[in-house]
Amino acid sequence: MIEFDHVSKSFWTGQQRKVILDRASFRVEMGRSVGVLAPNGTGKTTIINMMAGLEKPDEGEVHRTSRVSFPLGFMGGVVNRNTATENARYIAQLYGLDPDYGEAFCRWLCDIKEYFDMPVGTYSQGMRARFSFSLMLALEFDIYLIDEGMPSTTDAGFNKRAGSILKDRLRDATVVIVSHQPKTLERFATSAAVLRDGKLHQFETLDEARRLYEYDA
Ligand SMILES: Nc1ncnc2c1ncn2[C@@H]1O[C@H](COP(=O)(O)OP(=O)(O)OP(=O)(O)O)[C@@H](O)[C@H]1O
Repeated sequence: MIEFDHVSKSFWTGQQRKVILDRASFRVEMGRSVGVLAPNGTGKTTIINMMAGLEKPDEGEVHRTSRVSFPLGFMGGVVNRNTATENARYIAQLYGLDPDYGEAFCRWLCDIKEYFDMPVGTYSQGMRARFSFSLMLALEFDIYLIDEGMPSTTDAGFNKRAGSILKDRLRDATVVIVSHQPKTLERFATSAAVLRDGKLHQFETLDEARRLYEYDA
């Protein structure tokens, strides 16, 4: 479970205070995947980063009682001058996973051929996206955090493989996915929330959330 207990978060831009959350309380229950709808630039990444523990609230508390992933696409733990092989093995070890398995899984899933043994700094954006998604799926989490849907890869084969592994994983795990588009949430979310005026309004269904979101828009 992830629980936001009266969480406030804002940024000072030098001219104004940009409020993301204002004493917001919100809960992600195990087995109930949530889609969060919010327009661009209003705080989707900040909220996902707070769920992951990468950013701290100004006030209030974020409680985690499950294994929560890093956000999909997060490359913070990846060293650019090292190869995907070295990165995959190192990160697998950090998470207590067999490095042979971690390497083999990522090599198979991202399918970037000889580039897997070249420094990550030489990768295209799509290759980086595929590698970071593979890393996330190699590790076992209770809750997976996804910012704006699937990675922006043009590789249809990868999207299909990764999408079906994630779907399979969700039989036991939960996903939190944030997007500005209701369509992006359809595949994975069973409930939804809308970020509005610094609060996260929770709904039983995506349709209910969509009504509030589209009314605002
Ligand atoms: N460290 C920071 N300092 C100042 N402002 C910040 C900081 N981090 C984020 N912001 C601002 O807070 C707002 C929300 O940022 P965030 O990246 O969470 O939004 P988002 O909804 O994910 O955006 P996008 O849809 O464009 O990816 C933006 O206006 C952003 O410029």
